[in-house]
Amino acid sequence: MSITAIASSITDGPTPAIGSPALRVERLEVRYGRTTVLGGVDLEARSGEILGLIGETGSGKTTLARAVAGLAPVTAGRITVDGTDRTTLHGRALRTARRAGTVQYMFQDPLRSLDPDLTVARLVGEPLAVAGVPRAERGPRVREALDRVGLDAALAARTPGALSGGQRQRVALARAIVGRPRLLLADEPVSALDASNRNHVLRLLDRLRHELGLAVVVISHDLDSLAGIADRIAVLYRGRIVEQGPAEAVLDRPLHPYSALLAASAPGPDPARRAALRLLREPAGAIVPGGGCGFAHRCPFADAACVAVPELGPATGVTAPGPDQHTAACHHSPDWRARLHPGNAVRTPVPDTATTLSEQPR
Ligand SMILES: Nc1ncnc2c1ncn2[C@@H]1O[C@H](COP(=O)(O)OP(=O)(O)OP(=O)(O)O)[C@@H](O)[C@H]1O
Repeated sequence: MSITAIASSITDGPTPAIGSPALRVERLEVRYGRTTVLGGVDLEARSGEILGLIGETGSGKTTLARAVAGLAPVTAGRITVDGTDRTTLHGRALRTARRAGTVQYMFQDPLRSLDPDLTVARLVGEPLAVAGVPRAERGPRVREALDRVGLDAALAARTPGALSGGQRQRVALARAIVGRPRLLLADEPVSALDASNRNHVLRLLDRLRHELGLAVVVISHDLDSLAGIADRIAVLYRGRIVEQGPAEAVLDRPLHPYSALLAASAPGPDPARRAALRLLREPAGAIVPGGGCGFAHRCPFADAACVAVPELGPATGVTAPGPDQHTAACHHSPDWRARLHPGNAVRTPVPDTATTLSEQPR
């Protein structure tokens, strides 16, 4: 895509076709000094889709979003947004792409990310000003964005300090969508909100992705927030995607023991989930020597096979390849579930030389 095309896409580009690829991340690596934070991530998000990215604290979720938004250094791999390889952009082309606002990153904490001295009107209109949208056009666009997120135009004159937490989050959302981005990265968008505001913001994201043909990546450390709205879920563990697939499949039939642990921790009466939780709460499994599977030290199914780093793949080999495929990076994804039944929990010992996983992405 040319610089002019990138720049013009902010204001009046057509709504992208639902299902068209908006983001493709290939073998993405991010390292800080000797610490590997992301160790070869593959991910895809499509227009009109909500992709849930889940993982515990420190797994690399924010770093992944920041790398996609051009805010974290990419050590290796490729990030393609709307057909443009962002990792090859430099200088003027990079600045133009940033100004165009094709990718919007919504920070975790709206209070900290919104300038406290600016009015809501200025805050929401800022991305348009940066993109060079004429002043006369900005007012109507700002009002439209506020309307889309359900904020009264009367709030436009207030500063963030005079808004509730839910209103601030909606201002952040209005600011993110005012330039008609292709991709919205929402980092823990509801973690600071009470239940009613949480539902409101999640419903808004759900509506906006349809209305604007927006690809949305919702980052969360809790499955509950993702369960109702994500079409697909990707599970990040220690800088690697360990499972991804349709949300229902990942939640109800997880292929990776770590995803099962996450699903089991979510409230619900499902006895299979409770069984998984009981087993996975057992003392950690064997620590495999050297590199290998990053989850092995916590996994009751870890054995000598887990010394090799597992690649993402389908459990049974029956699903068709493609972004909707349900895949996991676990040597035991075909068989660990059978061991959940009491009496079947066989653990094969690993060699005595077990050490920590120091070679793993941290
Ligand atoms: N600029 C940086 N320099 C060095 N290390 C960093 C930097 N940014 C992040 N890290 C490290 O990368 C790891 C992943 O951090 P990241 O914020 O991406 O995790 P996260 O999954 O988003 O966690 P949380 O849910 O707590 O926000 C952490 O160990 C963090 O300390």
